[in-house]
Amino acid sequence: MNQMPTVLSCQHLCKSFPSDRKGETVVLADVNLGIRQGDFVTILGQSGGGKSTLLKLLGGFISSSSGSVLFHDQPLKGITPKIGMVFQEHNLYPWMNVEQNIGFGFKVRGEQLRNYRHQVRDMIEQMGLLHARRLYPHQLSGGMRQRVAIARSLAVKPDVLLLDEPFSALDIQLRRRLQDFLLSIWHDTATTTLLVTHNVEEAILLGQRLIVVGDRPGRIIEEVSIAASEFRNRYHPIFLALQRHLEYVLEHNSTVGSEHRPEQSISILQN
Ligand SMILES: Nc1ncnc2c1ncn2[C@@H]1O[C@H](COP(=O)(O)OP(=O)(O)OP(=O)(O)O)[C@@H](O)[C@H]1O
Repeated sequence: MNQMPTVLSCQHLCKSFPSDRKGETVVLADVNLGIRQGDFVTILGQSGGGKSTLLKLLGGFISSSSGSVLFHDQPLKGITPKIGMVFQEHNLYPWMNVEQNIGFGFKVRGEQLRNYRHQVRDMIEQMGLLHARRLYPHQLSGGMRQRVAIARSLAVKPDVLLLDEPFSALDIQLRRRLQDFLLSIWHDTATTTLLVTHNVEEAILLGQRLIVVGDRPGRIIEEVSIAASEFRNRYHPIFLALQRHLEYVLEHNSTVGSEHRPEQSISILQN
């Protein structure tokens, strides 16, 4: 159990958007969540369920209809370089090469080029992009672009890294390589990380805590601790049991009635 301080949290968070007939669509209703320092939390939900909206609220990109977001126990008033965000689409600057895009993260911190040049190089090396450092975004593959986007966010040394389905546009092999890559970065930097995905396997493989957001309206319907090593092996019976359980929860938008609770599998395995 992580006893570190809570870095980012939300209380009774609600978000509505105007709908067609002068009404409102409630996208998120009463979401309560606390992310502790060093956590890797995955948020799993159906497409359109409000995951991106939740991430944008936690990153200060949009404001809530009611409820609060606290960053280091203070109300979050907007975006800050201390919270990095990687979007579904890479969002790199097309007129900057790899080096310049990553360097931009340092620039945001107000550092002089001569101070951060070697740090940019270290980061590029860590990302396995040394050979591509002078290339522009349109000259990179999808996986390389996402690695640059992650590097640019990490360069700022954020307290929290938010990732919105960063690998959803990639094929399965590349997705798996980048999942491993993200885990190794997390092990090396201990950056508090929150990743949203609609992919059950990805949510189990990456997180230490997995939170399921139900839809209509978006709210937390299940939370599972998945720190055990069994959850890093996609062929392990406990992994597969949890996968079935979560598929049930997503499909029924409820945890009630699921016969595949992972705790049952774990106790079966231990007996
Ligand atoms: N700015 C907006 N104005 C109106 N409705 C919005 C806005 N942003 C999001 N929505 C609506 O909120 C709902 C949730 O959207 P959101 O993008 O948060 O879902 P999601 O779970 O991230 O989906 P996906 O996995 O497909 O990206 C959708 O019905 C969407 O149409």
